[in-house]
Amino acid sequence: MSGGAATVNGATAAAAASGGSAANGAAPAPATIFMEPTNEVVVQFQNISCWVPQLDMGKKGLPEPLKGLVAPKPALQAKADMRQVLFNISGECEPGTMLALMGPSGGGKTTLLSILGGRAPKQTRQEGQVLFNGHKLTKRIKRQIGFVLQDDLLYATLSVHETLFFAAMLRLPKHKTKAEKLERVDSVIKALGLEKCRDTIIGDHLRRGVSGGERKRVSVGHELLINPAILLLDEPTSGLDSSAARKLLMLLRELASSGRAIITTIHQPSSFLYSQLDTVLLLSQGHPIYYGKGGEAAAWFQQLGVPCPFGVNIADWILDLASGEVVGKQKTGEDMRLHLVACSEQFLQQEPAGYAGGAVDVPALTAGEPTVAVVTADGSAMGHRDGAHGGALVKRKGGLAHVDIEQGLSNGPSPHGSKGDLLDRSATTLAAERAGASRWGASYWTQFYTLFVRAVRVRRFETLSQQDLIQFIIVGAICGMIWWQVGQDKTLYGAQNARGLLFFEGLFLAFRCLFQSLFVFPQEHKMMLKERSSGMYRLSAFYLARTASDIPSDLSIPSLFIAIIYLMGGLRHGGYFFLNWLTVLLTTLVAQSFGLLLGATVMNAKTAQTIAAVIMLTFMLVGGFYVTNIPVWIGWIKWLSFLTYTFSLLMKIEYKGQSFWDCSLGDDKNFNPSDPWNYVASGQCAPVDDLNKEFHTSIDINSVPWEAAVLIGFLVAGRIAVYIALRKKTQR
Ligand SMILES: Nc1ncnc2c1ncn2[C@@H]1O[C@H](COP(=O)(O)OP(=O)(O)OP(=O)(O)O)[C@@H](O)[C@H]1O
Repeated sequence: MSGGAATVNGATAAAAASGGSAANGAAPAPATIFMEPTNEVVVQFQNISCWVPQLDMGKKGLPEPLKGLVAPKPALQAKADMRQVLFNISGECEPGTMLALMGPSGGGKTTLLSILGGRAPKQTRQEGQVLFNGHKLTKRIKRQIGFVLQDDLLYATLSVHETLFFAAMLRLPKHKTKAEKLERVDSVIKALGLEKCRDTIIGDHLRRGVSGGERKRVSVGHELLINPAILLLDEPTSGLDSSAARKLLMLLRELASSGRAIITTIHQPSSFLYSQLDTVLLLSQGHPIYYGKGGEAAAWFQQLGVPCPFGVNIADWILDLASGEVVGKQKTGEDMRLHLVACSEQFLQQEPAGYAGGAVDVPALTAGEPTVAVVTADGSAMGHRDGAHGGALVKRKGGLAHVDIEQGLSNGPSPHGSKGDLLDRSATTLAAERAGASRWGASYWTQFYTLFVRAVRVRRFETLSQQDLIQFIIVGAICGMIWWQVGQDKTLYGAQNARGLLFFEGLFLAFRCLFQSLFVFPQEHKMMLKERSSGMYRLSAFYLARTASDIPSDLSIPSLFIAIIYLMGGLRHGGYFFLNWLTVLLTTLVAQSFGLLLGATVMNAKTAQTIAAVIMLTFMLVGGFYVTNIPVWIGWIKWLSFLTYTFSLLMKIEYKGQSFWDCSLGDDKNFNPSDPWNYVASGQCAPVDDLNKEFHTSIDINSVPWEAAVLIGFLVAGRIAVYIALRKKTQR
């Protein structure tokens, strides 16, 4: 089936996409990617049913005032308790054709599309099978599927070229050189007519970028880079004006004509858009009510007694029928809708091979007066059969192209060969691919490097770093003034004061880092899911690149803060500064691991913040500065607090081997550390024998600094835990 695109060649489609006009006589740009050979894949789906979770408010036993506070969450439910949203849907899409999933909002189009693309959400349950040239979906086949989501998930701060370039670097095979990948990006930009906005950022509500139509074309281009055999699109025309929608459909039409199987959901197509569709699967509340050529829908519904009124767009009419908005003389719209569902279900029951079967007696409506459909309690309906008109329509001549998956092609020949041929040919291709192709496009190093550069570029407009810098300088200066040269005061009083500075130094940076890192993965979650579903990169490469890209700012600004308070606070001179610096930076990395872990575990920044506040306040209290005698039964918590080890280590660095004087009996303000014995002799001061005792702490300041090993252990374990959490959250 070549579809309605016969009049549109690659050049005109490119011109249409670019807004140019072959019709105007301008020389169209050569759109090579449209003509590219691709694997030809027959997509078949049979008896697809799907159940989604009901919302379990999970708050039955709560006191009344608390009920509103508990967010509803999908419960883990048995299938019987779930809501069925798709009912035995079958169909197929051959290479070179475009199948449109139509239906009113909530009809199940997106759900069906995501099942076809192997991207159904984890919490849903499905039955039935989806086959690609007779094979079940594998990761390698999945890499040949381009999936364009309804919401274009693109980085707002990257330009069109950068977006496609990074995708090309990750998705194209490693044997291709960078120059070849760049060439590919350029040809996609050209073919999609994106030259004008090549260097414009994608944009978002804060920063203006490309137009909606251009944005959608970038999303399509993102998938075209890999020359997909199958292209799935969810509402590609939503939010576009009629001209942009028309250009996009022409583009898809052309992509199909070079052998791709294109399946798209579409909400309310104009009559022109509708005419571009080869096959239409119309869903009504998860039930198929029409499956066949777009052009034959009018005849089908006419036979069922609901002809499309003169002058009404057939697409609007069938949507009204599917929504239950067409009312009969004595029947409600819902009765009418149920009748159409019943006709379709009964028909498929009699002829499981679909509408391509022979004469089938369809329960029909008499003209102008719908027959009542008998609806059973579970929503399935059996049409009342008067048989007056039924047989005629369904003596198909191959128009309604449902085919039997087991028996091969039964309808008109495809320009790309018979379906039997395709199944054989493509089975061989896919087998060869299985043997030869790598699961990943780029090598590990390329993945890491590309993701690293991308992560840096994505945040290039962030002013946060500047604000951070100012904040750290101001807080550092305030601390410096409050604790001015406290480290040089060798009295017990000075040592006590410096302890406060040491604790605050670790605490402030740990708090900052932890709270900042909570947002990293929740913000990236959707993008990760999308990109991982396309097999763009290894999770570990993403994880390492994303965290590594933060390191320069995570370490440089805190280093400045440490330097300010160290110098102003007059802490111990010499190489001790570096030990202090290393300890605090290690602490910030540990805190960051905690933050990343929390964020990755709950994938909700708000919830993560609440949990983090409780954890950090607890860690702070038991960290060794505020409370030294914690009741035994709760004392173990201090060993979980990384601040305990940081504080202990900082104290060792600052105090180990230093002499201090207890001048509490005399005038310690005038104590001169360079001549302490003078004060001792005058009875105003006494040497401190055991600083540990004075601090009332269990920390032995003179012992080896084993805490460093614990902090490193926390860091390593934390990073591994983050990876595991991420893996769990991005699994499908
Ligand atoms: N993960 C889910 N959890 C709960 N309900 C779901 C889930 N996924 C889909 N549903 C429900 O399934 C039904 C079909 O949803 P779907 O998104 O497939 O409809 P649609 O036809 O694509 O609608 P629209 O045109 O508005 O995008 C809806 O009632 C929706 O609420």
